[in-house]
Amino acid sequence: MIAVELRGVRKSFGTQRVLDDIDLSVPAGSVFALLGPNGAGKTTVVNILATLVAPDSGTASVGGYDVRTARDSAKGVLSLTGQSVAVDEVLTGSENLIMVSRLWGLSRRESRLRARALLEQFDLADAARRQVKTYSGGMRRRLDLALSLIRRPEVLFLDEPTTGLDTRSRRSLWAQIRDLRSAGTTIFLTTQYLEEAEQLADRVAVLAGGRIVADGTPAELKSQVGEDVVEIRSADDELLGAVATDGSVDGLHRAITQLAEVAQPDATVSLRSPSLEDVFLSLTGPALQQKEVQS
Ligand SMILES: Nc1ncnc2c1ncn2[C@@H]1O[C@H](COP(=O)(O)OP(=O)(O)OP(=O)(O)O)[C@@H](O)[C@H]1O
Repeated sequence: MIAVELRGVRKSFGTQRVLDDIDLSVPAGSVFALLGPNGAGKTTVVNILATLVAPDSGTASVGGYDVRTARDSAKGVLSLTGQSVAVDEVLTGSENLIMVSRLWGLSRRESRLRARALLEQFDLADAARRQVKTYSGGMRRRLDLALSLIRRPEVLFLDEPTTGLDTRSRRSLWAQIRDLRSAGTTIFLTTQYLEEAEQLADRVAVLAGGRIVADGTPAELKSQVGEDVVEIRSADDELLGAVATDGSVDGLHRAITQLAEVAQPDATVSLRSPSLEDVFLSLTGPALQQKEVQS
């Protein structure tokens, strides 16, 4: 069964075309990651699917419901975690969860039980009675996710769920996402972190220039880049450049000749398997490659 589908979706803001003929489909029960550089249109895709923004043309559906012609049914099966969820800073974590549960029609008692269970699940029990304004970024993100799970959605949209989080909070959120998937929720996330996509996603699509420029499992995408990657690093381990190669002697020779242009006196060369990052850089253009070479 297909949980999320876009067919021929186009969207412009004024004269700026943001999405140009987007096709995507996500099987139920899987984790899908949409990758793209800043401003690629990832949030716009999520907003269209979450029924917040109408496409100019094409169709979009969630849980089999067309987001335009069956908007209420689509809204009934999805949840969106991100900036759009209003967390009341003055209320405690517990009060926020109870308030939203009441809004969804749960009884007072059910709301309290649901809030307690979610606070436990998201490692917020100790902070349950603190005002949200005292929460760290990671705690807010977890509360935000808990709020979007009050109803146990069929499809959960996570727009850059771990941006700005430290490694520990990020890993804890990844664990929660895996648990949700195991419980049967379809997860559609956007991310700028390739490791996140690699860790979580069954399928990945790369959005660039308003189009889907690659779509497949992380392994399929990596195999497009080549067998191996030769990289060159400075004495203090700064990446100076990387080139994909087929692993042949000739290929390696060519790669090293190319890398010699950015070599420094103490630089070292090594051979490694391709990462999703290599795929991303090879697809999203020279500006990013240049940035990577410099970073
Ligand atoms: N409501 C709007 N009105 C005008 N332009 C918009 C609107 N929403 C988005 N845009 C523009 O559309 C483009 C894509 O934005 P979007 O937020 O979808 O990208 P993104 O891939 O999510 O980027 P980021 O990773 O930076 O959040 C940007 O150039 C943005 O300025």
